[in-house]
Amino acid sequence: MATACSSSSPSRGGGNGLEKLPNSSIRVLRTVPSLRRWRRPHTIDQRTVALVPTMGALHAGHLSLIRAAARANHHVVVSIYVNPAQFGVREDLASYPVTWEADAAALVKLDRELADDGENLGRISAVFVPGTGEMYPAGFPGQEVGSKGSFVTITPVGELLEGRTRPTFFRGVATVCMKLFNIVQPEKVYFGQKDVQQTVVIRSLLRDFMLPIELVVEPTTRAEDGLALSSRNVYLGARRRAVATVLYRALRAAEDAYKNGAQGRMTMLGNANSILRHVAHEQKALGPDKGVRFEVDYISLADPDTMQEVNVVDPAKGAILSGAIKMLPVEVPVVGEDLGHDGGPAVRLIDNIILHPAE
Ligand SMILES: Nc1ncnc2c1ncn2[C@@H]1O[C@H](COP(=O)(O)OP(=O)(O)OP(=O)(O)O)[C@@H](O)[C@H]1O
Ligand SMILES: CC(C)(CO)[C@@H](O)C(=O)[O-]
Ligand code: BAL
Repeated sequence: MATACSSSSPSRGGGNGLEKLPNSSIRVLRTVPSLRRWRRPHTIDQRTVALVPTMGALHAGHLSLIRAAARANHHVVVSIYVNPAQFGVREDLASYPVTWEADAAALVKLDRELADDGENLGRISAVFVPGTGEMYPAGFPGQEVGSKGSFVTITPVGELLEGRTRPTFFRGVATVCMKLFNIVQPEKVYFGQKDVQQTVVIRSLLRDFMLPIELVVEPTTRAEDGLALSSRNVYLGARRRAVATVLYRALRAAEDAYKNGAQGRMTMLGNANSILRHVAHEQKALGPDKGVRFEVDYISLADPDTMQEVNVVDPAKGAILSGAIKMLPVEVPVVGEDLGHDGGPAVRLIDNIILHPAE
């Protein structure tokens, strides 16, 4: 698992498709033609191919998606591409953690485990690491809301919640995923529950553009204290990391209300908001050299198919509790304090819990 950040990136090989990760049979494919050449025989042999799209900085959450993909498919392709189109102009594209060496080592280690475990249908066959010239052959269209180019937009779901704060985010995600799906032509794609709205966007994309691909959503992998693993957690530093579970605790309080029979938004979200308020108050009382500040972006109770807000949970459908908070930079660092990757900028954390339909 990647823990450190470095600015290293996959070295540019010849792109002939013959390169492999050291001491493994995992091919490193950097171009669309090399991926297509690798893919062709598997169609003829009727071997299934799964795709796990990532932006690298791999952690145990990513590895759980790859494990699930290897269990049920002959070949797993992992893509690693930090897609600029899904970052807003003021977002963290420049500092996004890039940990190619650690990612490569994690893939090789996992592939060995998969080989030793007789329960798997397949293994990691290839890692696709395209550059932006490869992914945007007409030239990168830009990160601005008004950028012109060939985009896939999925609305209204892509405009809600995450999309409200990050107006180009789901356009970037849907566009790059459409490209990846067309390049790899997987039978199945694996995504994490952690980015729940992203899974709703991808489900719509597959349905609305008639792509013959099955979406598999794997549960959120969490640290022992409940924090959802996320590549961006490296920005937190120790002080903010200790408080970062507040979002999950708030969502759990709302879930507890549901489990105890509540179905209304006011009760559930009221419980979540009172945890957030209480922790914010506690942190403020600690003072600027010990406390942590965060802003609540949203706490939502939404329909699982559309992500539209609901007032009452339909017991036949269930609902999604989700939220986003922005952990603000440490106000007064103490001497020698570990502030996190890139000096500990503001970090947006998201999380969610599924409220399953009543049985
Ligand atoms: N904790 C997790 N558990 C399960 N899946 C996860 C987890 N974190 C990320 N994923 C999934 O891995 C895939 C690739 O995600 P990505 O590379 O953006 O990692 P990330 O940790 O979500 O990064 P970021 O911090 O930028 O949001 C997505 O489908 C995402 O939902
Ligand atoms: C799906 C994805 C790889 C597209 O860039 C990204 O949004 C992510 O990592 O969740
Ligand atoms: N995991 C979603 C990628 C992003 O936030 O940009």
